[in-house]
Amino acid sequence: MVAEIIDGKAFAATVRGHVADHVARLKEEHGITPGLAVVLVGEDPASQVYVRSKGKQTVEVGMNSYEHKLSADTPQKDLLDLIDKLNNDSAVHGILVQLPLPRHMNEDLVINAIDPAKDVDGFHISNVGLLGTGQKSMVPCTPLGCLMMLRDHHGSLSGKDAVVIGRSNIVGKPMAQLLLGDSCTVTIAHSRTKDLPDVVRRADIVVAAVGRPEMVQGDWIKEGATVIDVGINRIERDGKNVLVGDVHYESAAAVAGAITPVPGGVGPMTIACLLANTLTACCRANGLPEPEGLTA
Ligand SMILES: Nc1nc2c(c(=O)[nH]1)N[C@@H](CN(C=O)c1ccc(C(=O)N[C@@H](CCC(=O)O)C(=O)O)cc1)CN2
Repeated sequence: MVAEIIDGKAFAATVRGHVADHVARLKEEHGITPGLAVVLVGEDPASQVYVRSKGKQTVEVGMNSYEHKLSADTPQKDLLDLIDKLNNDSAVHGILVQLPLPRHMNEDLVINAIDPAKDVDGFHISNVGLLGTGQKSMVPCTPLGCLMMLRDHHGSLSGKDAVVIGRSNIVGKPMAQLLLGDSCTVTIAHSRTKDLPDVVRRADIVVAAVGRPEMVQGDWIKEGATVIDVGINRIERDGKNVLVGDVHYESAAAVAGAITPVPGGVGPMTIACLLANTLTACCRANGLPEPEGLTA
């Protein structure tokens, strides 16, 4: 079997197209322009690239982008003051604090200072609780992107056996909640799971978000399963820096029914879903109907 490649780059372009169409209508019919504020603390090179990309794509879909760059030694109080200002700025519908934060900052405290209605990352404890209880919430971008690709590929996910490898608050746990919401039978596995290959072998859907380069091997995958690789790991191979996922792509693609590549799979969907969430937050703030197909 040769797996179908789920092209996240192309899918993300389609999502951005839907967002741009909706934004144009919002402007024309209501005179409203959604605004996204992105806060970067420090000079982490990967974070700088992601933040630049977020700003560029925000403008490309017709939204306003507000970038705030703070030095790595910024006191936490200053960041909290900025978040308070953005919470009270009616031109800002979405707020995102790029992670990771410098070590002297308390990530939970900072995230929970964001107005939950503007929390386009879906990391605020209120949104976590709403998602966990099946209520309307802001949904974390990476899991939302995975869900969109799975729904597009399968249609209904009802009754499928899904294994999520990884239990992080930003990917593993919300991913499991979303799959449960679509009536999958969900197992959350992790680095300490006993007989992990056997657990993965039972799954119709495998979401790998464990942060270990190429850990999931082809012989762990059930024939025809769908494999979503969330990992973004930079490793050195043959003297070159390369990007690999949490799945050993070649061996998995030989047995899977469908698979996301790295790069070009889940990554681009993360930013597309951030734009979708900002649009959703703007519609909710203005009491307008939410865009269809862009939320969970
Ligand atoms: N506040 C947040 N911080 C972080 C998040 C997040 O969702 N919210 N996620 C990651 C980083 N991230 C977005 O912020 C992100 C990661 C990767 C990609 C992406 O498109 N990756 C490309 C490869 C890019 C490369 O060469 O490095 C791909 O997979 O094709 C987009 C966004 C951590 N922080």
